[in-house]
Amino acid sequence: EQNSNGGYCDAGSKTCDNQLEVTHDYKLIFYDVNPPEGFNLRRDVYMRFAIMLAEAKKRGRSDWRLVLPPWYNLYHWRSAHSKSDPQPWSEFFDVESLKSFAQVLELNEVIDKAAKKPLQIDTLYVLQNFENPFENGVFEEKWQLTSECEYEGNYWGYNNIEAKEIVCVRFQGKISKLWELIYQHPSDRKVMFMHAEIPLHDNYGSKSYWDCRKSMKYSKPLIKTAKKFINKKLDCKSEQCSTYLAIHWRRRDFAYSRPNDVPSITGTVKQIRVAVDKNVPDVKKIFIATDADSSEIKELKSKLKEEGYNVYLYNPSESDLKEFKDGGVAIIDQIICSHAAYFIGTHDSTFSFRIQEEREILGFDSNTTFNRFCPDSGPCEKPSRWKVII
Ligand SMILES: C[C@@H]1O[C@H](OP(=O)(O)OP(=O)(O)OC[C@H]2O[C@@H](n3cnc4c(=O)[nH]c(N)nc43)[C@H](O)[C@@H]2O)[C@@H](O)[C@H](O)[C@@H]1O
Repeated sequence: EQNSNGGYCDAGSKTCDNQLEVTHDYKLIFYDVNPPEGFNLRRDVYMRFAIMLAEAKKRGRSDWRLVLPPWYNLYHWRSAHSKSDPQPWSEFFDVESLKSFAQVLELNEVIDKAAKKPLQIDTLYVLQNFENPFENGVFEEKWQLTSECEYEGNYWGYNNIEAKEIVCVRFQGKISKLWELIYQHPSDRKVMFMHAEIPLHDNYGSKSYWDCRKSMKYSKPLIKTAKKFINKKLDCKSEQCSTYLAIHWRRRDFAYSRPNDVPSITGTVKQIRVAVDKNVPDVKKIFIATDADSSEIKELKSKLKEEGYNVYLYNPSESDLKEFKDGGVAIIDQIICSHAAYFIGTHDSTFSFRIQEEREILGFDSNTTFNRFCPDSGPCEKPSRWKVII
């Protein structure tokens, strides 16, 4: 029987035992990502699935919905506030806007965490890489069933989700190739992919890519808080600010595992000085987004101040941190970087990539966007320019 919620039971509803209706027309795709991966890589994985569904819909296959995997215990989230319950996408994104691009549902629209009746996934595909992706010297798109795989799924802390069948698959290639797997079991109505980071974009940087990316608007409270900071501290009321330069200074694992990609603190200051003098000579304000520890931040700040700059970081109040948690604070940092007159990011960081995309959407000159910190010495490859397609 259909309920008023488009076929789904409201969380907490008794009549449906807090479980989705079985009589509805939709089939569901769930997915999850390798646990150590961070927020911004996960955003990219979402886009691959959302585009896969949107493209299928264009070809008349509109019976599938994508279930958004909640944000749960991310490795980079260190504050106590982020160690709690799985967080829905609505805490970070405007989910109505996501829905305008692809047919997506939050997990809590599908099942309540406290529901007694379990939700059964028909087939759980545990993806893994081929041992040698370039067998015979070529990267061929392919998949192969295997008898073994490591399966570490915890379903985001939901004890009431289970899989009827687990299938281990070696996979390489574009995400649309997953349909081949899905249609191996034509009667399945709920499928799930673990290690969903393995399938690649069909067309990275295409028009669909950008349409999807544009639909990933941030949630209103995050935008409001970032805008307030930009307005009050950085003296800017417009979308494209001229008053500050922003950096994304990725440290921690990047600083120790990629010494050939990131500069020293002194090198960072020198590069900021050169960038300001050459591109935005009137700018006196520097905004820093970083995951660095407090001693590194202190040193960078004091060196920049010696150079005559005013330095700003978004340091959330205890109540902001409680409300936005680590994920929201990071997005506020990203929004602030997105509006800066000039941006310098960290090589190969997906956190920086998402800022660059946002700046493309906002219409900045690409020269102000695709800039990176270089190591103190040695080669420094220029960032790829992924320009927005309207
Ligand atoms: C080497 C790889 O790098 C990948 O990181 P990378 O692409 O930078 O970017 P992310 O995948 O987002 O992971 C980095 C995480 O660190 C925090 N973080 C990094 N920079 C900032 C910042 O400027 N401000 C704030 N507030 N938080 C920051 C934030 O939680 C972010 O999601 C990871 O996904 C992989 O797990 C792996 O570590």
